[in-house]
Amino acid sequence: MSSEESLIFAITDWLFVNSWWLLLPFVMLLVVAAFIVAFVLLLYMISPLISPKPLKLNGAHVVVTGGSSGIGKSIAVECYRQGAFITLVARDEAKLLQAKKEVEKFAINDKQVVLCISVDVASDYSQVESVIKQAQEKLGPVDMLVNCAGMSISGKFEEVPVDHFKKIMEVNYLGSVYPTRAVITTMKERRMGRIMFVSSQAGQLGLFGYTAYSPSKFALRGLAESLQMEIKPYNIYVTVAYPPDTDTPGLAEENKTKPLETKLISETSGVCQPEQVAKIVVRDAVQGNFNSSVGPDGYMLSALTCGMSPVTSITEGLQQIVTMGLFRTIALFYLGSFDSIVRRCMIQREQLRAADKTE
Ligand SMILES: NC(=O)C1=CN([C@@H]2O[C@H](COP(=O)(O)OP(=O)(O)OC[C@H]3O[C@@H](n4cnc5c(N)ncnc54)[C@H](OP(=O)(O)O)[C@@H]3O)[C@@H](O)[C@H]2O)C=CC1
Ligand SMILES: CCCCCCCCCCCCCCCC(=O)[C@@H](N)CO
Repeated sequence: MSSEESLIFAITDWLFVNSWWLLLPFVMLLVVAAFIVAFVLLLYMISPLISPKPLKLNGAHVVVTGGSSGIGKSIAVECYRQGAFITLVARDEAKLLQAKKEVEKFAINDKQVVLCISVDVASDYSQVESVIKQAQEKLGPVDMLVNCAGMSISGKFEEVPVDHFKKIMEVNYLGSVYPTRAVITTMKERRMGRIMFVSSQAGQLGLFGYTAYSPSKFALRGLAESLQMEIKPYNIYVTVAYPPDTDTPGLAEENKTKPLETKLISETSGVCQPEQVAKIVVRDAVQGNFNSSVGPDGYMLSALTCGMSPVTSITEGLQQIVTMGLFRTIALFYLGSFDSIVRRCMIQREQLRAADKTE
């Protein structure tokens, strides 16, 4: 060791023993740098969480497909009572006129208009495009589109008529693609808008009896996630609503042929009123929330199945992070109880069949 080297060691030794505080500025510099790095990372994390500006419904043009009945009609009423202009879209003209009268009762000013358009949202794109154009000419560009037209068929996989699989996909999936496709260009030009897809809790988990219905509702989620990533820079926000069983003419129709298993499993989540569902989903769409769930089971299901879906607020993101493991634990109990419902129903049927034979 040269004499200079030993001198340096001697100095650093002395520093450590007697004046370690001389290193303090370096330590502090390191801490500050670490803080800056953490801050930048945090900014990255919360940048997708910055909430959009709420849409003003007063004076806005809202198009509701499936607006002549059930959830769609209640959504139309909810928007109308906040001052919106409404276009109701469905096939049956008599039902449309009846719904128009009901919605008009909730006017808050005398300028408001309810327009009715009869079209099949699923059969032909050019028809859907032309009726949307007509509606825009009469009531101005669409500020919010609610894709609520839909149908449900339940039954065991092998008992659902094969052509129903195609029909339900056409109405529930393509019937949401077409109206969305017809409004999106104008929304992008205006750099504003809201698009709602009405999925279902059966679009978050697969259930006995819903082999035709569930996939059509899952499909909406894939469409919504992809579309949201494309149109967020244009200030357009997508909402996917996941209602539980809701007391509507559609549900009454579905219940006529619903397997016992499906009934028992769906009862877990209870039955909602359409007005209650409408309030929640309209509020979420106005706020630009990607996810809209109804009721405590709905809340748990949404946190549990959030996957890579966009987040719209810091609290939502934090809640998902904190609750996922707990909800998965609860979900295992639910799944166990669903399996036992299915098994019990099967045993019961076999016993009935055996009893029939012996008679
Ligand atoms: N009720 C429930 O338990 C739940 C329902 N949902 C979903 O909510 C939506 C509404 O359900 P709900 O209110 O019960 O249904 P309803 O049967 O009460 O109403 C359905 C509406 O959609 C319209 N519609 C159906 N098919 C078409 C079509 N091809 N073209 C245009 N309009 C159509 C109907 O009018 P018309 O027949 O005259 O065309 C009607 O206005 C559906 O997508 C459903 O899957 C989700 C979760 C739970
Ligand atoms: C933590 C985990 C919680 C799990 C909760 C599970 C609850 C399952 C209930 C599913 C109900 C499905 C209703 C479908 C309604 C529908 O879309 C049709 N009626 C349309 O007509």
